[in-house]
Amino acid sequence: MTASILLETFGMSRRFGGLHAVSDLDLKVHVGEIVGVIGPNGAGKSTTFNMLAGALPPSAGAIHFEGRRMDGLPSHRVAALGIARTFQHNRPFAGMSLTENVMAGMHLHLHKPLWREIVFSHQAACAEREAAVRADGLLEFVGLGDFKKADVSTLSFGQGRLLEVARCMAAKPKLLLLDEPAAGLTHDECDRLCEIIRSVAKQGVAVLLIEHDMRLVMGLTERIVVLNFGRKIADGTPAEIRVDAGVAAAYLGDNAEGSA
Ligand SMILES: Nc1ncnc2c1ncn2[C@@H]1O[C@H](COP(=O)(O)OP(=O)(O)OP(=O)(O)O)[C@@H](O)[C@H]1O
Repeated sequence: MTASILLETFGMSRRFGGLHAVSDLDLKVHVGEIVGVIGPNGAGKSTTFNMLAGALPPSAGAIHFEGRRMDGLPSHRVAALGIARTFQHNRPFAGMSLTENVMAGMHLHLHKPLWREIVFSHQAACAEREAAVRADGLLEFVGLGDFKKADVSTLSFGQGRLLEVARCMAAKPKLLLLDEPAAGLTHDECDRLCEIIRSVAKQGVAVLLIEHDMRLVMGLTERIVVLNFGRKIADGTPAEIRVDAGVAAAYLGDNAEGSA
């Protein structure tokens, strides 16, 4: 791997009372890399994401982004650094069109002090028009170009997932955190999502995804990190993870073929 390190954690840990949800996690994500995070239920995947997104401070350890320490920053500051996330459940802004939903994801880049908005209202109007054009471009990119002016409530669940990705991309992230992006998608929607993720990575955006669908994880990612009881038990290529005895043992009792 020649790409430079974008995100790195050092001994990142999170306790909830006496429970060690994540212990001593060293994680690396390189620029433009697609990395999967898998593990049985309760392994610490969501807690890991919450720490990386600034939603939860680590109890111990450090998180570096582009070589600078960022643990302890609130989520809006983490987002401003270039980390965007989707959630397990779609969270569209109701009563708004798809274009407006994607524009809402640009607020980090559009935000200016109020006095500037008033004094430079012409500039603000131009910026808003440009934002709408870019939002529509992102909707085309995820295959929702035909629904730009539709109300979000008319979307299917799968289309809503794609809208979430477009909204994240609106913030021009360097790292995209996707929490179970394929959950609830049809086979075709899943394939479309994989294409979009690959093309996001080709633009230099790193993607870290939690996913229970093994077919998707094995086919899409370049590297997989496996957690069990809050600890990293494996870190390797899909081919390496597939034959790792420790990983197979962790999944014993689960249906390792179909779901994690
Ligand atoms: N806010 C919290 N308070 C107390 N315990 C928590 C909290 N959040 C998570 N946990 C516990 O931490 C452990 C790790 O949970 P986490 O949700 O990170 O696992 P996960 O791998 O994402 O699981 P799943 O695949 O089921 O979503 C679990 O034992 C969980 O019950």
